[in-house]
Amino acid sequence: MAPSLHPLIDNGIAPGSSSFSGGKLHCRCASDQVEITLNSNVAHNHACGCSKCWKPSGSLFSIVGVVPRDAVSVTANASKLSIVDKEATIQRNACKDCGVHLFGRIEKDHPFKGLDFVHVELSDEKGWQEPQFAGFVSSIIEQGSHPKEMDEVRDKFKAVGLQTYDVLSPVLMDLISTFTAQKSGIRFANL
Ligand SMILES: N[C@@H](CCC(=O)N[C@@H](CS)C(=O)NCC(=O)O)C(=O)O
Ligand SMILES: [Zn+2]
Ligand SMILES: [Zn+2]
Repeated sequence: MAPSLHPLIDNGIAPGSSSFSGGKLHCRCASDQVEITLNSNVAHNHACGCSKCWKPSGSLFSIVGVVPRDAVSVTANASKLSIVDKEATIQRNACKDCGVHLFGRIEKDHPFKGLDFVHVELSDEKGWQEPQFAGFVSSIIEQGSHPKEMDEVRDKFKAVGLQTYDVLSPVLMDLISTFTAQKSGIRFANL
């Protein structure tokens, strides 16, 4: 059987709702779940093949999107949260008991500072923005996918309408480079 990319991708993508304005995420503990309340839909939702983003077991990709950090609050069992890697750019707050990542936050100077990274599959609500692209695709090789499987993986994303990139989408790469240029003193008119 072909490996699962992700349950939200494998059988085609269900569109989100433009009027949807947020909901709750829960970890996967049987009781005393960590609860996160999001007062916003996600943006730039995408499949990520990197080794650091949380993914459900059996899936090759994570689905991760961003929300303004002001729209994120921990509304139950905050004491179960722990940062996976304090040195990483994205400080991923995981449940100590079930291992699910509830939100990832950037504290250092970075183009995406102010945005938290979240996994909408941890919500029961419907309407979250659907995945827009697949990033860090080649990174799945670092976790054991065979290089010869990569055409099949990229073809599957294309079949459900998603472009694949080996880092991020052009829009996000441009944002990162614009930030870097501005830090080095370049000024752009009419951004
Ligand atoms: N090939 C590496 C890529 C890791 C990576 O750069 N991940 C991206 C996408 S989530 C990132 O922005 N990481 C920042 C971080 O993890 O803090 C891996 O798979 O571990
Ligand atoms: Zn948990
Ligand atoms: Zn990632």
